[in-house]
Amino acid sequence: MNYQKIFVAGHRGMVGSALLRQLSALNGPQPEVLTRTRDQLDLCDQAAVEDFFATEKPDCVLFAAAKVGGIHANATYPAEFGYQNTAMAMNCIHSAYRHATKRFLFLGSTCIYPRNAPQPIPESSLLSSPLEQTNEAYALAKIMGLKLCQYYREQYGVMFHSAMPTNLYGPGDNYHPENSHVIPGLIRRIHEAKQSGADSVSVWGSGNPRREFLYVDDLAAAIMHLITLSNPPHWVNVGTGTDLRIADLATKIAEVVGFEGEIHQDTSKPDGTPVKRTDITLIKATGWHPTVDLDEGLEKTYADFQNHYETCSR
Ligand SMILES: NC(=O)C1=CN([C@@H]2O[C@H](COP(=O)(O)OP(=O)(O)OC[C@H]3O[C@@H](n4cnc5c(N)ncnc54)[C@H](OP(=O)(O)O)[C@@H]3O)[C@@H](O)[C@H]2O)C=CC1
Ligand SMILES: C[C@H]1O[C@H](OP(=O)(O)OP(=O)(O)OC[C@H]2O[C@@H](n3cnc4c(=O)[nH]c(N)nc43)[C@H](O)[C@@H]2O)[C@@H](O)[C@@H](O)C1=O
Repeated sequence: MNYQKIFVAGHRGMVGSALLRQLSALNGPQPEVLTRTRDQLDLCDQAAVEDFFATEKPDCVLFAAAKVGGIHANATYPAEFGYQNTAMAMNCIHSAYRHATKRFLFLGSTCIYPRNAPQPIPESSLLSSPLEQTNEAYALAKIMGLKLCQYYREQYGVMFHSAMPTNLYGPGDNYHPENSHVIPGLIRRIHEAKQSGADSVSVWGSGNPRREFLYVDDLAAAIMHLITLSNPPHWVNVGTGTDLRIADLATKIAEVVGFEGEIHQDTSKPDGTPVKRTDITLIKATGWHPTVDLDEGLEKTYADFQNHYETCSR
């Protein structure tokens, strides 16, 4: 590892804590790992961020802080998703540039791609047609972040670049009943249905949308790999390249949880993007590939959920 001082922004989140696991398992000289909670350093506060970078001068930033949520949260709070994600990205990228950070890895999301992007989605489809409405604010903030990294790299020669993960899941996820993503949302709802002896459980939407899911430790390994590349792509998809219907995901989760009741679709809830499967040709060509399949990942995730049931919603 060529870095002396790595700032993991968002270290208490699902991705940030997976990055800490990767960093603590490194062989050889250990870099100093800087962390700050939101209470210690609000990344939306430009002056505080500038002061932090001026004082600490991290040579590498892994940017896993964001306002994050599933389809309901994104559609309900677009002002917060747009403002906070834009502010955090702008403040950190600019201060990193000002204080000579050598490497900045920005995390976006595959929701940056158009709603009707070609499948599997190539990186080149960015900005080729309109976005999905349910997460437009978040997607626009993420697009500005990845583009700003590109602009600083092209104009000033700094090594700022981005990764676009598909939908993630794993230990440390947010299991809030409404604001979470589909895997933690369904794990919780189906677990509680089993516990209460309910004979049915609801799944949002028509069940027809297709999604791709990456286990968070695979993403963390991809990030550690990307920051070793001397000429990484400006942005690169990180996923598995395989997807499934939400209705089939719900059946899988019910099997993992051991719920034998009926599963019905609540069509009053939105479907969002009909399909978003990533083309992972580019990242595979650099030498990374996913290692945890969905069945194994769901088993591990459900075990983690059961261990943290009291404290797993934010
Ligand atoms: N989860 C997913 O399915 C996907 C996530 N991503 C991206 O991956 C990254 C990490 O996501 P994930 O780990 O799931 O998110 P989490 O919600 O688990 O974690 C987000 C982290 O960001 C921190 N944070 C939020 N706002 C601020 C702020 N104003 N100042 C300082 N810190 C802040 C939180 O800090 P604190 O703990 O102190 O509150 C938290 O640790 C994000 O960029 C997200 O967009 C991309 C694709 C899919
Ligand atoms: C990662 C990505 O995540 C968000 O986009 P999304 O892919 O639509 O995320 P989602 O996980 O919330 O939903 C996936 C699908 O699943 C269905 N669904 C069924 N039942 C539940 C349920 O119980 N909870 C949720 N959340 N969805 C459910 C839901 O109706 C939808 O059809 C972005 O806003 C943005 O944050 C982003 O980048």
